[in-house]
This record gives sequence, C-alpha cells and structure tokens, in this order.
Amino acid sequence: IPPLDRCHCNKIINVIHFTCGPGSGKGTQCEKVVAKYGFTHLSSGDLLRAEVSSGSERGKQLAAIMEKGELVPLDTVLDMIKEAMIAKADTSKGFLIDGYPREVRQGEEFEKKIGAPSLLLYIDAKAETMVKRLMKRGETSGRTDDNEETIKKRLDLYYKATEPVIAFYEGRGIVRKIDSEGSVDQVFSQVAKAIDSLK
Ligand SMILES: Nc1ncnc2c1ncn2[C@@H]1O[C@H](COP(=O)(O)OP(=O)(O)OP(=O)(O)O)[C@@H](O)[C@H]1O
Ligand SMILES: Nc1nc2c(ncn2[C@H]2C[C@H](O)[C@@H](COP(=O)(O)OP(=O)(O)O)O2)c(=O)[nH]1
Ligand SMILES: [Mg+2]
Repeated sequence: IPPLDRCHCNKIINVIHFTCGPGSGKGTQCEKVVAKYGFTHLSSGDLLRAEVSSGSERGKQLAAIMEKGELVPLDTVLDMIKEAMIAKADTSKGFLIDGYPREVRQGEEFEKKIGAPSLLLYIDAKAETMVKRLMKRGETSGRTDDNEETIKKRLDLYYKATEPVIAFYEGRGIVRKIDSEGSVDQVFSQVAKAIDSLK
C-alpha cells in the first residue's frame, strides 16, 4: 500500500469515527448518514468479513479470530481501511468509519498514518439493550459471532478496550454522545445534529 501523500491527506476531510458497542445501532445509523450526507461509509467489520468471504489464507486466519470475538491485528485492519480510503480519496465528501478505533492504539496509529478525526460519534447503549438486539439479529444474520457466548466476549472486550477510546477523544472535545434508547429516527436526529455542528 502506498503512503497517503500530502495531497491525499488534504483531500481527506471530515473523518468521522463511529465507536460504540456491538449491537448499539452503528450499522443502521451509518446507512442513514450516507443517504443524507453522501459520506463514504467504511465498516472495519464489513471489510474483514469481505476478506473472510474471499476464501484467502488471510481470511481464514481472520475468521478464527472473529468467531471468538477477539480483535484482529492492528496493522491488518488499518491497512484495509487505508486502502479503501485511498481508493475514494479523490471523490469522497468525507469518511464515516464504523467500528474503528476499537482500542486507543488503533486511534493513535490512524492519526499517524492517515490523519486526525473531526468527530467521534458514540451511541451510548445499555449492555442489556446490546445483548437483546444482537440475539435478535443472530436469528437471521448468519454471523458466526452473533451467538450468546461470543456476544458476551465482544461486550467484555468493548468495555475493556474500546471504552477508553471514548475517554481519549473526550479530552480533545470531539466526542458527541448519543442516547440509543429511542427509535431509529430519534437516534438519527441526534446523529444529524452532531454532524451539522461540524459545518
Ligand atoms: N477495528 C477493529 N480492530 C480489530 N478487530 C476488528 C475491528 N473491527 C472489527 N474487528 C473484528 O471483526 C469482528 C466484527 O466486528 P464488527 O464491527 O462487525 O462487529 P461488532 O463491533 O461486534 O458490532 P456490530 O456487528 O454490532 O456492528 C470483531 O469482533 C473483531 O474480531
Ligand atoms: N429498537 C431499536 N433497534 C435498533 C436500533 N438501531 C438498530 N437496531 C437493531 C437493528 C439490528 O438488528 C440490531 C443491531 O443494529 P446494527 O445496526 O447492526 O448495530 P451495530 O452492531 O452495527 O452497532 O439492532 C434502534 O434505534 N432501536
Ligand atoms: Mg455493524
């Protein structure tokens, strides 16, 4: 992967990280953000699942990690995001990056290799709500990690590794906390307000 040169960096405006727990509704909200603002949506989980589906050797290694609900190596996911950003850098109005950073070190590396985010959206959901939604999604999602045991591990890891990311960016004043307990549209109106505050 070539380095993102200055020219690319200047064009990468509006990097929005979407960092919250599994099942909090990121994917659902991202679709609505794309429809309204035309940003490029990149989901680290979707990029990784695409690699798994390709049947590559790397995909097989990733599948084993994801099935257990653990984090894949930092460089693998950052390379995938960077590659996807470079492909869209000339035409994108902004990037909405869902599921990343998942640990403070990922955020630090992203800034070193790509740039600083302008906003971090955080949907605050109760553990009970997340579990309930994921169990329900598991009835039809076909995802190997939407089962009771792996959901528990994903939640534990979220509290241990990902919540500190929010505190890290709170120090910079770019975190917008969103309450998840309403309807999809109520959640979206808070998301839209946060994005509009960037203008
Ligand atoms: N930034 C990341 N760093 C490391 N591993 C990741 C990252 N993003 C995704 N993964 C891997 O992919 C799996 C699925 O991620 P994904 O973001 O799709 O699920 P999630 O956070 O549990 O939330 P949801 O499916 O509810 O959006 C994770 O459990 C992890 O193994
Ligand atoms: N009741 C309710 N359910 C919601 C809301 N947003 C998403 N959901 C549902 C849809 C999915 O089945 C499940 C998880 O949503 P998702 O968008 O896949 O979440 P995420 O795992 O990408 O964060 O919860 C929401 O705002 N309210
Ligand atoms: Mg998702």
